[in-house]
Amino acid sequence: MCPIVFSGPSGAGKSTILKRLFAEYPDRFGFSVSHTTRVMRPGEVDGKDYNFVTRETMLAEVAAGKFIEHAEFSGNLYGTSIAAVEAVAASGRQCILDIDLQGVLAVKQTHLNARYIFLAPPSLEELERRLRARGTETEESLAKRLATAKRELAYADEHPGTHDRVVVNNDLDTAYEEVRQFVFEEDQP
Ligand SMILES: Nc1ncnc2c1ncn2[C@@H]1O[C@H](COP(=O)(O)OP(=O)(O)OP(=O)(O)O)[C@@H](O)[C@H]1O
Repeated sequence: MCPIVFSGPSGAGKSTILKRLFAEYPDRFGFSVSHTTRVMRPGEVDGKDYNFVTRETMLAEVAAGKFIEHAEFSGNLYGTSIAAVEAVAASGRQCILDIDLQGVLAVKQTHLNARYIFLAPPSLEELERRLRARGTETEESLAKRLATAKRELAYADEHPGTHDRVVVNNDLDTAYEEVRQFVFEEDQP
């Protein structure tokens, strides 16, 4: 089962749809385990919650091209390795990567044979309305997300080959059905 790369602007409804999909098919999907250089917290399990590594190891592996993406948050490195994505398939589950456009382009540079689906909002106005209604954003983070959304939607328009499928999340039930179909398509003869 090839990995599914699920992208789309913040607020398009990715989490909402994935939550439904995982609830309907609890054993089919898996997320890759990320790497981090931060210290392990009580109760966390190495290799399960995160792959805990030293900064030296992680930087060496990033330099060796072993990571799809990595970023620094409050002094610690976080990232998704190619091996972590492959491990999900090896465990018999389909890996779903919920990543941004940078991540999508990075996955395309790897040998991972992924399928790409993009979730778009019906309009930027509706996206703003949903993000406001979600109540998770400050004016500043809202403006940032909307600006990024504009860029990501423009990119998808200008590079139609980037995603194998584009689903517009207008009516949630319809969008969910379209995503579900895409995910299961490769199973069909
Ligand atoms: N079809 C829809 N109609 C109306 N509201 C929706 C629809 N789909 C999702 N929403 C609502 O829009 C908001 C944003 O959805 P969600 O949090 O799933 O987006 P997301 O793409 O995962 O965003 P992020 O990348 O920021 O996590 C949520 O409050 C959700 O309930």
